[in-house]
Amino acid sequence: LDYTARPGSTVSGHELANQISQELRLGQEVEPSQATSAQVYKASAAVVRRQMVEAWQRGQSQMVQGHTRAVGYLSAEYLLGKQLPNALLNTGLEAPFQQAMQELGFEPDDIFAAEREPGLGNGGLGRLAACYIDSLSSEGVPAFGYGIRYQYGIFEQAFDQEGRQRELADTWLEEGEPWGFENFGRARRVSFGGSVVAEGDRRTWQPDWAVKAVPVDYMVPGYASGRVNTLRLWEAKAYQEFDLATFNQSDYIGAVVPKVKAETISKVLYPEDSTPQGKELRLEQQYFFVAASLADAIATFYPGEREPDLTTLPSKICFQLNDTHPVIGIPELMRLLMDEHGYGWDEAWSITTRVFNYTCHTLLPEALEEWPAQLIAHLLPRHWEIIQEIDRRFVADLQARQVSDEQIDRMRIVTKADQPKVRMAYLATVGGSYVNGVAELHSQLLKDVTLKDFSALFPEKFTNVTNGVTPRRFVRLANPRLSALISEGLGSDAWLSDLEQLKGLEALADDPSFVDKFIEVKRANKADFVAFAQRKYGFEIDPDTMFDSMIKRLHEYKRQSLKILAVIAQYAAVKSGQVDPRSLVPRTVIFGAKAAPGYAMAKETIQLINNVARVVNNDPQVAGALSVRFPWNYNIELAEHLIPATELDEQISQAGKEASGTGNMKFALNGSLTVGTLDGANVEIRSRVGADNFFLFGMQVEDVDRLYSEGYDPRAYYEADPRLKAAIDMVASGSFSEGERSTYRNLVEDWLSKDYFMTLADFSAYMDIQSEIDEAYRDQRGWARKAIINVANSGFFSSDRAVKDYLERIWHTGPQE
Ligand SMILES: CCc1ccc([C@H](C)CC(=O)N[C@@H]2O[C@H](CO)[C@@H](O)[C@H](O)[C@H]2O)cc1
Repeated sequence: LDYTARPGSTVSGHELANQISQELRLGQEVEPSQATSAQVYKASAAVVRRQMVEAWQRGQSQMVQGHTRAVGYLSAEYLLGKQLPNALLNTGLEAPFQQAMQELGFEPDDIFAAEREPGLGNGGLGRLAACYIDSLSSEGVPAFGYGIRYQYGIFEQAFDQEGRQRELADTWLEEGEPWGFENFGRARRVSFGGSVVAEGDRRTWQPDWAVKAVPVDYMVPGYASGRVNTLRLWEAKAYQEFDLATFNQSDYIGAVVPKVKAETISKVLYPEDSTPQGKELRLEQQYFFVAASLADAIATFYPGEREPDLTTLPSKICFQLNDTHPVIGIPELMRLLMDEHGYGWDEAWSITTRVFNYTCHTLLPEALEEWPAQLIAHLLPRHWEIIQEIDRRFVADLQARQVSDEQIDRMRIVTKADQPKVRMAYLATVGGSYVNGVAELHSQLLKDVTLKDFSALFPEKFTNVTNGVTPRRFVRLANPRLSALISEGLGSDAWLSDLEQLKGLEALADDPSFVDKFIEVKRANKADFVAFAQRKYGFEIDPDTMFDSMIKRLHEYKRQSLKILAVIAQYAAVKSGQVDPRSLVPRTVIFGAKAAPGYAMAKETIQLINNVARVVNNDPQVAGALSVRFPWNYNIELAEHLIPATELDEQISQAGKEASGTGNMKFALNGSLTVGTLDGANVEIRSRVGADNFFLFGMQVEDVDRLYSEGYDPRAYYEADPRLKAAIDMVASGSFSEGERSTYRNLVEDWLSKDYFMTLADFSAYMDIQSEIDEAYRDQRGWARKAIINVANSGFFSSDRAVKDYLERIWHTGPQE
């Protein structure tokens, strides 16, 4: 990688100050001395962007002229986080920017604070996409990220008086944003509806409405690679913006209906991250960005060609389908190849299956999208025809392989039912080259359970690529103190592009002065978080407590309920006098979690956590020993502040439910110890950091399966463990709802009757491991040693490594030659 080509490496602080001043004067007509932080932020972003243009254009032309297969990452979500700090780091402009701000008399943190976080994603899947485009650029790979520029991202979460979640629109664009460039010249027409007519032996789609897809381009600078790729996010616009005739008939609303209708497609992100709502608008969103992206890619690699030879397409680009959300792309490419470029079925199919690959990010059956065939037929009649033909040929192939009718019915892409459904995960598996899970256990369960029939017949398609996270944002930027200590310990900062070099820290785990410095780093990070939490949430957090964090989307399989029941049990033990609060290891339990607006049980859990916090934090009997904090509106910024300060990370999902997790990786890399089950990537984290440096508890997948098959009676566990009984009785009795016994009735009833994710069955083991954790924490140097070993052995969880796995196993390409 050519490090010297860092776009910003030649600009001085003084030069940068001049450019920013110019931008303020000419771009925003304000004198630097009069400028607000928001104005300086915008000017800085514009200047940094300009620094990247040359490398960007070089990368674009190399990609088109070169012979290196590019990667197209198709994702309905990108959880990008704030852009300015990352752009400064990757372009080598951090120090010049600090100097420039000093020269202009501004506090860099005030400028960073002015940026609105682009929340164009829900959780793990969206953040992973953001980490992967950072690593693709950092590894010098020619790539496009394709997605949707939602006008409103993930909702802003607020808590009302009762501690209930309230959702507010995410107005991240209300003052515009400086990073996206509306590239009108590359707008695409995306059609919907209508019908299909036969013209000779050809099928022609005659849609009855269309929208304009306008690409908003974001530069994606690599870290010290000199490569700048494109994140192309599509926004929907009307062809006929304003109907003057209707307006003149004083039907003012009617005049803008076409505009509103069209723009609705990219208006807002669907806030679900597990259960698809199956809404038509969601399918419109999926087809909208995928159709625009495929047309754009063909135009990019065959510029101006009327009859492009698309048999070469697989050598030019391959597309990664980020879960089932972009899978409509498979029939769309078939349509483009056959109907618009005249290829026959077989040739079109051969091209299509060599272009697409599918990553599955879940194990929850309900999260696998199944679109009603009627809906697809209505919105995309030609695609419905093609899907039926794909399925017909697939079934014929299975019959030719002597597969039983019963198994064929299980494998059909289109279900045999009076209301047939299109199983998008099956379409992705049949219509692409590779299928991968996101952690070894997940990929194994995909082969053994979720896609069992397919892996039996097409074993060569199935592989694994364990998730990763970018060390630039989640170590270097989030935790500069630890980064400096690591570079000191390793003698260089090369680890930032080669994270497995962290292994070199293992020896320092027994070096008392290094351990001292490590403890000091964590202590200072905790102090920072205390100040941040006071400033942003008004929380008074005691830094001399163990910071015990659980930050992730609220979902029953992630078992935030297990954590809060353990807190309540601890509290009950003190209230009943069984436990002397002074004997406890002082703890601050910190939650961060948004619930999908329609997910009632998740929202009731949020209300319970907030009210347990209210009661516990105001009870002098446990003051200093136990407190619960639930900062609202958990987002990337909160994660970046809390992860470096955390000492214990909660990864307590029911075994076999969390596909991978990526928060677990971020915490381990920042020197937290993990308490967790053998689920998702926890398995690989534990095997790399060592069993002594990981707090394992709970049932494993096979135990869970056995309990399901034997019949699970949660009440038996309630009866068997008095700690659990006390905790649930406290909830049921109204202790956290001012005596109102009905407030958490749904939760309590579910725990004692269903408890599908077996929170009660794992409760005792969880309580026991928490006592072990308390003991371990009393030995601060021992704890720090374990934490250092976690950091040293977590280099594998870099998204650079994950991207290299995809390059080797699935994309079969590499850095731009
Ligand atoms: C259609 C509704 C919907 C929306 C999003 C999703 C995502 C697949 C949910 C998600 O974010 N999954 C998470 O993906 C991470 C990245 O691979 C994993 O680390 C998490 O374990 C997984 O829950 C499913 C269903």
